[in-house]
Amino acid sequence: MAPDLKSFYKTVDDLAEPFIERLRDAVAIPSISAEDERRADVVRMGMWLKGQLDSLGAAMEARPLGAQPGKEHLHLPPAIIGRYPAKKDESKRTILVYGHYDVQPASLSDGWKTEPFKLSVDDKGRMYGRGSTDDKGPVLGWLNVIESHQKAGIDFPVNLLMCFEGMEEYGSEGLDDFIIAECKPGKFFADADACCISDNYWLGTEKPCLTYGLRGCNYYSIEISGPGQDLHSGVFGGTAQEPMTDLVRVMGSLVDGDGNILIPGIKELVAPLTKEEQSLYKNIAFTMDNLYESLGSKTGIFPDKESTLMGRWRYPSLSLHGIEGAFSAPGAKTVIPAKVTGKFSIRTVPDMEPQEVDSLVYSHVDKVFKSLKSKNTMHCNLQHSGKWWVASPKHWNFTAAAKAVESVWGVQPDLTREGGSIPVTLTFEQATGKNVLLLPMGSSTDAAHSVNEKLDRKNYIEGIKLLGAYLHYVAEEPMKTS
Ligand SMILES: C[C@H](N)C(=O)N[C@@H](Cc1c[nH]cn1)C(=O)O
Ligand SMILES: [Zn+2]
Ligand SMILES: [Zn+2]
Repeated sequence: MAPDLKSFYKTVDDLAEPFIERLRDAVAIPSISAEDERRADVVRMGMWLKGQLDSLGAAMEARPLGAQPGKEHLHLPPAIIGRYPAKKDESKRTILVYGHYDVQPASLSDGWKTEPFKLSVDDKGRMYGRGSTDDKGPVLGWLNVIESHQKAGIDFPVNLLMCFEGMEEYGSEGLDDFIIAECKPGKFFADADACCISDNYWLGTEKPCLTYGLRGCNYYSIEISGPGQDLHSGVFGGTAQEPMTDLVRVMGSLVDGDGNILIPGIKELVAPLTKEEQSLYKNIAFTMDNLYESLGSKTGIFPDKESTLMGRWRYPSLSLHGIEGAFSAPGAKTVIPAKVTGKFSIRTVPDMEPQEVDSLVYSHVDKVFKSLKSKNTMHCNLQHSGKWWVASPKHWNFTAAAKAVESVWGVQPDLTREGGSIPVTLTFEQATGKNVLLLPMGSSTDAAHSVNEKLDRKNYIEGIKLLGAYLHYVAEEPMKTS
């Protein structure tokens, strides 16, 4: 192993406690992008991140992204962008890294065992807290890499460009146009040679992976209203048409219990499975027990690994997320809600065009609602949309990352796709014209978006080494390859 890497790894181990404290400080800021009343916290989180990077000597900027579309009274949180070292070294490669500093909603009443915005480390080194794995741990990974180089007195191997956003969990509103503008000649991201995103997870708990594909996400709402206000079900039940009754019937028409999407035409948009692709699934280190461990149950749809991986990566899915306005508290309130809004999303895959999916959704929902012959009113809207992405892993960016995995974890990584979505991945690829790599830090049991989200101490500390080693191997890859 190169002496620089050896001393970098040792310094990361020596700084493990301060790095965990840095994560504790980040988790303590409830930067929930989906809750309007938390917008000030999202901005505070962005500015905290900028402050940390300022004090590490990076050249940072907080760029405003304007008003939030559809909620013009709210400002989008800033894009925190920067460069390290502050002055570009023309002899080195330039790597653009992206992450997000917003998180999903969380509250103790959802069933968390510990306070979601207080990092709680148990005796097995599991660090619980909202955003620990998605995506505050990986974002702080880059800061910790910088600090470890400084403390170890090692030359930083590349020019690092950074782009951290605060609306990823809400569809990355406002960021696409910003990235496209900043990738133009002479602008901030113009000189990137490749991109790296650490914002997804291993397939299991033991084997690291490099990821070259993501599903897209079209997120919809169906609003049904009728009565002028909520009603007493004893007085009005049986005499008023109820919005909730209509909504559950419309939502029930979207998908069946085995995950089959019931909207006509959706299946036909999916690229057929080729023999070559089919053969890839066999060799992936994944077992049904991995699935059951991360599900916390044995309620998977498929009996085998191949169908399960295909169901996650290469076929679309439709999930029902919730109903705004419905009675959901404990107890037995006898109310008829006057207006309810159902939320669902479709994870999209090659070759599904988001607009084609929209048309099929709208015409299906309209048809089903009309068939109810209800006097209520229905509106179906797209909340946000991000396209799927599949790239080639045959690139020096992936080769460098594979060497880093071998150096840190002592194994060759699996090449995987991911069922989740990171809407700006495709934007980075198209706007820079360069390769994008997904280099995950956390594992399959981290419960991102769920209750008791965590990041294992080992994944965090070794993950910092992984991100740093990746930059070192990037610097070693021959310059002549694209
Ligand atoms: C994979 C990434 N860490 C993530 O969680 N992405 C979100 C992004 C999102 C939110 N709405 C639509 N996309 C996800 O996959 O849900
Ligand atoms: Zn994320
Ligand atoms: Zn997320």
